[in-house]
Amino acid sequence: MQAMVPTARSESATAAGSVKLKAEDVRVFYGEKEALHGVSMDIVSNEVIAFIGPSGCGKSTFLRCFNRMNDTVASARVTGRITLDGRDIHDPNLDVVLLRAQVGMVFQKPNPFPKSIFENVAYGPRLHGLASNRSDMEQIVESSLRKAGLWDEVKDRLDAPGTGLSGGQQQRLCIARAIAVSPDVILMDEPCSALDPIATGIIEDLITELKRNYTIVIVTHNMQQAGRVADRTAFFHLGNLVEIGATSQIFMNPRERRTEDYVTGRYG
Ligand SMILES: Nc1ncnc2c1ncn2[C@@H]1O[C@H](COP(=O)(O)OP(=O)(O)OP(=O)(O)O)[C@@H](O)[C@H]1O
Repeated sequence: MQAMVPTARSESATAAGSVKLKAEDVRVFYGEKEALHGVSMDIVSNEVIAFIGPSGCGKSTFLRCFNRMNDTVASARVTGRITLDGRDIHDPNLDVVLLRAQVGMVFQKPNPFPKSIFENVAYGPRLHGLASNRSDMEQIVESSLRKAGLWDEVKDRLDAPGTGLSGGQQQRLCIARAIAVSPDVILMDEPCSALDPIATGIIEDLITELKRNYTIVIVTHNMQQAGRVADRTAFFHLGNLVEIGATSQIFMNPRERRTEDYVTGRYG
């Protein structure tokens, strides 16, 4: 059980929840260039938090810190401290494959494997040895697809290729794939930007449903989307975290001039 810690600079209703992720003075460098300038924040269990800000402000760079995806970028270097349930994710004894199961990720463009729908979902549980037999695996696949709101649409064609689904269905398949390894946190990097409004609405409803069981961090360019799905919103500008607070406060009563200019469409 985590300590009850108030969230920095936030007066949101979620401020007293237990801290799931904690970032302290996180900086990211690409080569010599510092892209993220010392960001600190707490992310609370079972909240949906949105990162917004103009292109290039560092939203995705910061998101990728939470499951060490920046390790895969040769020029990137991360400093500062990030903890998940109090544990330093840069601890050399930590297994990064397990970290990425616990902190799953959904990308901008749906990226199912070139395999069947079933195999897309079964891949992670198999890698992590989560199913001891075929029937266990079938249960994991079904329950993950149900949680991702896709089961009814695909239950009769589990052997069909995942890449044959519509874009919105593919994105839900990717969410099912993340869910299948029992994550605590799901990171979403503009998950709807390649989708039409109907598919976007389905994913947004799903995000609201999923927060009962997961902590969700979403990068979005779409301020209406942040307004619809996020309990809290963090506004970034030029590699700085400018302001974080309840989504309604950020949009209706921002404290910082730069936030106000952005949410009122004066730049971005
Ligand atoms: N792999 C990389 N190599 C070098 N610089 C990078 C790399 N990825 C991002 N950057 C730079 O880091 C800064 C932050 O980029 P990032 O993609 O995190 O911003 P963002 O707010 O997510 O932008 P967008 O909304 O356009 O996706 C930008 O100046 C970008 O050019």
